[in-house]
Amino acid sequence: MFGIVRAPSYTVKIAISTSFTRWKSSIASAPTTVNHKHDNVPATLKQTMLSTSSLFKDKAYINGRWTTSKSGESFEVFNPSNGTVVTSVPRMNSEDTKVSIDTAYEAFQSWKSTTAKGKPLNDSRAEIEYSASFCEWFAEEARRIQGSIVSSPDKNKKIFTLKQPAGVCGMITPWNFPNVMITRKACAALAAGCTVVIKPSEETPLSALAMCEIFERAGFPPGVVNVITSDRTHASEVGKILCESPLVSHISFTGSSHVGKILLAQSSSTVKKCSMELGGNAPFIVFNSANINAVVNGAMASKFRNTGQTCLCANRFLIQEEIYDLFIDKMTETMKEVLITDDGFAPGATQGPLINQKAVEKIEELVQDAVNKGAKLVLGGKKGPQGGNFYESTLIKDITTDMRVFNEEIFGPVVAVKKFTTEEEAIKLAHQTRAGLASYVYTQDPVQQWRVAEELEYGIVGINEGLFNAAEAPFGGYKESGLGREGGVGYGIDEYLEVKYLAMGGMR
Ligand SMILES: NC(=O)c1ccc[n+]([C@@H]2O[C@H](COP(=O)([O-])OP(=O)(O)OC[C@H]3O[C@@H](n4cnc5c(N)ncnc54)[C@H](O)[C@@H]3O)[C@@H](O)[C@H]2O)c1
Ligand SMILES: N[C@@H](CC=O)C(=O)O
Repeated sequence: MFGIVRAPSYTVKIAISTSFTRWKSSIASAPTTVNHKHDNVPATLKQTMLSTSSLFKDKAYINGRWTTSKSGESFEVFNPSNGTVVTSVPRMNSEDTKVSIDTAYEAFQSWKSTTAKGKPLNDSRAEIEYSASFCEWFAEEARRIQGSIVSSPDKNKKIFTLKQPAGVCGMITPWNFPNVMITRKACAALAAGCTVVIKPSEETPLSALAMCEIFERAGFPPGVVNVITSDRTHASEVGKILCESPLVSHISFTGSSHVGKILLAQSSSTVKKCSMELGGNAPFIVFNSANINAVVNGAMASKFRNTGQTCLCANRFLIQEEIYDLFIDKMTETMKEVLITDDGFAPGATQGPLINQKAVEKIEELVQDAVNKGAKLVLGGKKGPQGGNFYESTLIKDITTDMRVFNEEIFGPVVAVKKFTTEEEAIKLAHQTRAGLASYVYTQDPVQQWRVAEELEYGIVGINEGLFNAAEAPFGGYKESGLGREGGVGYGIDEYLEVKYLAMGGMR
């Protein structure tokens, strides 16, 4: 088989690479003093994170312009640590969304035939580093978009395939990883030759707007990247327009399964391709033979990433009976020793606040429900002394399958533990959910590792490993955890490409 490859040019790769090298160095450096070129940054942010205040934006970004909403309305963005208002951004509605789609559609007509080649990025930190890794990955993937020539069953005919950009892509993203949830989608789509209209979470619009500034500086043409900001009330209106517009070819969503289902239903009217990265309910299965130190390290890394507010977070700790008490003792001890809950900018803090009061209330309800139904509280179990949206790192044991902590995505710093006896029972418990995103297995028996990993109906299985994020690996879930894959060799970029079959006759 021969490959048909998009012709090389430096444009796409250089634009993406340059933008994110600059972006990383400007955001990730977290200096304590700030040089305010444009002094639009509120006092609450001044001593915190931005080394480049021009990344601080309080307007949406459409067609290469910083834009207010047509209605002139705006909504406030809050600091979850203390509830103070950071700034206000435009409250956009269906009218603004339509303008943005038209813009992206017009830009698509030239962007789709821009060709690809360039050089890699290498370093940075935490989420920015992770975000940048997708830019690097997809910029490279752009050079590997290949069609094919396939052996034909008929000598008179030739079979060719081409991969072509899908078109305008609507993207709706959550707050918990406000940068990477965008780059994982948008960089794939841009590298494929698509244009994008992004609606970030109302909790974190500023990260998305900062990225627009970087895209603009890197030279992306107007209309190729657009961000519309809207509050929760208008999110459904904006989402509906994106899903139903015939100019939008693809909907890519990361967020709750509940909202994902709404968007899938809305997209059916135009039979749109959808990529869905939805909620999880990850089982963390520990067998008797497991190395307890590795288990606790993995459990801490998985459960307490982003204060438990990660779709991959271990949700149900299923521990085999012989190692059950040891796990609870070691886990409790480690949680007391290493977790420091404080404002995200406080030195040494490992755990921050939950995103909002509603999230705190939900965690309180889940823990109360478990305790009411007979679970035992070992550690934590109430709001943090810091006030605001803080909740204590918590461990509850002896949970049962009728409890909400077993059936719902906790999305907070609560370790919920259940004992099991046999491997069969553990797998059955793991499958008592419609979610199928991440799962974890700890055992030193290599045959059991394979057997259980193959059996689990989950898109990702961590085997003696609690962290597995990488742009190089395909990310996504089974069942109600989603559709499609982000990242990985071919998978992530293919989401944004159409395959065209060229049938050539009269070839003899
Ligand atoms: N699978 C993954 O890769 C992944 C990654 C991160 C987060 N998540 C999931 O996201 C959830 C947490 O994020 P969240 O609270 O922001 O999720 P959410 O579903 O409440 O909101 C996500 C986005 O959808 C928008 N939205 C809400 N209602 C809408 C509607 N009716 N129409 C259109 N848009 C609408 C929101 O404004 C936000 O931008 C968790 O369930 C988590 O597991 C999944
Ligand atoms: N933690 C996930 C995102 C889900 O919340 C990731 O690392 O990609």
